[in-house]
Amino acid sequence: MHSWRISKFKLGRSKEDDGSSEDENEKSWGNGLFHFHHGEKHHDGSPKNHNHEHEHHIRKINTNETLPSSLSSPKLRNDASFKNPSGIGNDNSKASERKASQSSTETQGPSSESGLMTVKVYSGKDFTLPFPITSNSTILQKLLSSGILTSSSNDASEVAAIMRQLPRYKRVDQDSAGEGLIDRAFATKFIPSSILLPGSTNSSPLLYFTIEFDNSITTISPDMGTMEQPVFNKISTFDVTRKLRFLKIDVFARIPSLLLPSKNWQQEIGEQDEVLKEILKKINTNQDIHLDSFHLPLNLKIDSAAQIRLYNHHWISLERGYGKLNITVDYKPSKNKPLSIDDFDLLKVIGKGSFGKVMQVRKKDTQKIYALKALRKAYIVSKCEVTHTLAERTVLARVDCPFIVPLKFSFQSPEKLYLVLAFINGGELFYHLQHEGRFSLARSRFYIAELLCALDSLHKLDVIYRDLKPENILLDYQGHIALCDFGLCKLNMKDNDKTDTFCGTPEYLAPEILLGQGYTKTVDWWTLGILLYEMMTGLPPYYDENVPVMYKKILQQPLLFPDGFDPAAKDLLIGLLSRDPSRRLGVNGTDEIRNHPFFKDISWKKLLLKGYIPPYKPIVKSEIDTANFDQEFTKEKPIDSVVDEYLSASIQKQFGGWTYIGDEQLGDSPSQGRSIS
Ligand SMILES: Nc1ncnc2c1ncn2[C@@H]1O[C@H](COP(=O)(O)OP(=O)(O)OP(=O)(O)O)[C@@H](O)[C@H]1O
Repeated sequence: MHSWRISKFKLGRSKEDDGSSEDENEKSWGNGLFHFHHGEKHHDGSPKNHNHEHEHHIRKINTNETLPSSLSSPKLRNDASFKNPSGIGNDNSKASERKASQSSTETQGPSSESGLMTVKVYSGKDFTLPFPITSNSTILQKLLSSGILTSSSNDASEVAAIMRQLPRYKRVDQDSAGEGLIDRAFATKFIPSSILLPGSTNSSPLLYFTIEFDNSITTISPDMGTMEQPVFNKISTFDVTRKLRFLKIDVFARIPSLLLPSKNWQQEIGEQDEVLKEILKKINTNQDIHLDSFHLPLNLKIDSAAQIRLYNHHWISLERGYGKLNITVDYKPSKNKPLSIDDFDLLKVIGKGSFGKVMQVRKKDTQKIYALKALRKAYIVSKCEVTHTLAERTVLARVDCPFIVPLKFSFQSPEKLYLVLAFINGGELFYHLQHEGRFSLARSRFYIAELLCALDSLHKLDVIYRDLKPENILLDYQGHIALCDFGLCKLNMKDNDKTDTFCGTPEYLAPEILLGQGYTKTVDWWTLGILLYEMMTGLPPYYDENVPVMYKKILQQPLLFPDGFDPAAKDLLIGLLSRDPSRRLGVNGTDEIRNHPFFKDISWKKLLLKGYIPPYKPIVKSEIDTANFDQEFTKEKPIDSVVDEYLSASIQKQFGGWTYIGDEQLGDSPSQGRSIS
């Protein structure tokens, strides 16, 4: 049985790192902020979010007590008032919260060139499957009768006509059960694109696709037609706050396993074709199969304020040739209209952090689903976290990497700050790792490669992430990485710049942080090594329940590997986990890591285009599905809680940095709104 580490602490920031030295911030300076949680699962197997109030004790300790030189254990303060210092959970839907949001002061997303992009999907053609299907007429007749080909239901004569044509498509060669096969090129000609399952009034698509823009997803399902020629007639609108260069389209099929040829045939073909074997395995376990994808280039560098048509009834041929889609894409630049909480329907509570809660929301105009992180200003100020909260917003707004959760908008009310992020619904890597104990080599490599790109994009912006760990890594609906929680980022760190704040999470702390020697970007490569080790073995290499002992191990214990450990992974880990940062792999740039033999089969260009199919697809039913979030949160009523806290003008001024663009700023000084550094 896998033994999971039982406790973790997150070390907060100290004053050296926080430039906010003004008035109120000064008072509580010098205290470290600790988070503590148990890595457990609910009895029903649902993810237990580590941020939940019951496990999440926030403790204040004297920073000096945590210094590694003493290697002393942090002291727990049993003060009930610390259990819920933010007042989160005191939700109270009163009219006054509306008032607060209505007086919302500003802002719009990260680009002044924001707009709306509308995608219309009409129909598809030439869709095929990568395998033949059974020609069993009883099965096929049943399927045809339940599908919707040309109208709201199929009439008997239509089905009979198709059944008569079937022998034309039958292949002479039979599978070993003596059943003829319908060739893959013909199979989709008569299978309905949607079928009505017995007892259901809604049709279930056998073929559907997703359109992804800036990590926002829309699922498009056909209304009628065959799998070969599905009819969609759907419109979806995306909020554009960054000029991304393409739309990503992925096509999935949901094939009932009874359509497959016999088990013998499947076994024979599986021995010859690994890819097909995987596909058949998925169908037999009721999973959707990823058929094909396409990157549709977008030219959003448009000066005109008028709506512009980027594609007009355009046929796109999918990359692997499994079909074509007919679409129209329009783009309409929009004014920097201020947003407020009233622009969103609050759907579900999905998480809680130290400064506020995270809710799943729907933007009323575009109907797009987002994650809204609400942070209480007074609490941020009392914890000296102004600079870091602003830094989180800045990093999120500036960074452009497919593996980092993108910020869509930020706005504020007099009492709160709000971040609107892409909603990532595959669950935390923490939960998946806990559930499975450890990951396979291939799966670990995939996640580490995507995280390497995420960290590299931060380093290119002179940002150190400092808090890599499974809890801060989300999986999207396909299983790609989305790094979140930028609250510990350090900005303006050129390659050789050093900082010395003692922060991070104990298991992941680099030796130079423990020794207080000052550190550079290379701390992120240390944490990447710890994470790879944890994914492959189930525990971080120097883990100990006793934190001071763990610190000692980080500084002194030899790096040990289980028998049979992959040699390339071992070599990479020895490089990343070099205690001397000047000799650590990556000190001369990310390419040093990219070029390591561990990644020899990876095309970094393809990876950056999300071009590899993730080794694991989380169970996500739709873009609003919250099954991968803790029910403790999702069953809560989603309301923007009332806060009656008066903040002085000088305090409000500190949040001027929240304003990225826009005419209105809270701060007196215009420069405050432009720069955090
Ligand atoms: N974009 C997102 N999509 C889906 N879920 C999210 C998103 N952002 C955050 N969450 C969920 O909300 C939780 C809390 O978010 P986050 O970690 O950003 O808050 P925090 O206040 O910074 O937390 P902490 O106190 O751990 O620093 C996350 O653990 C995650 O489960």
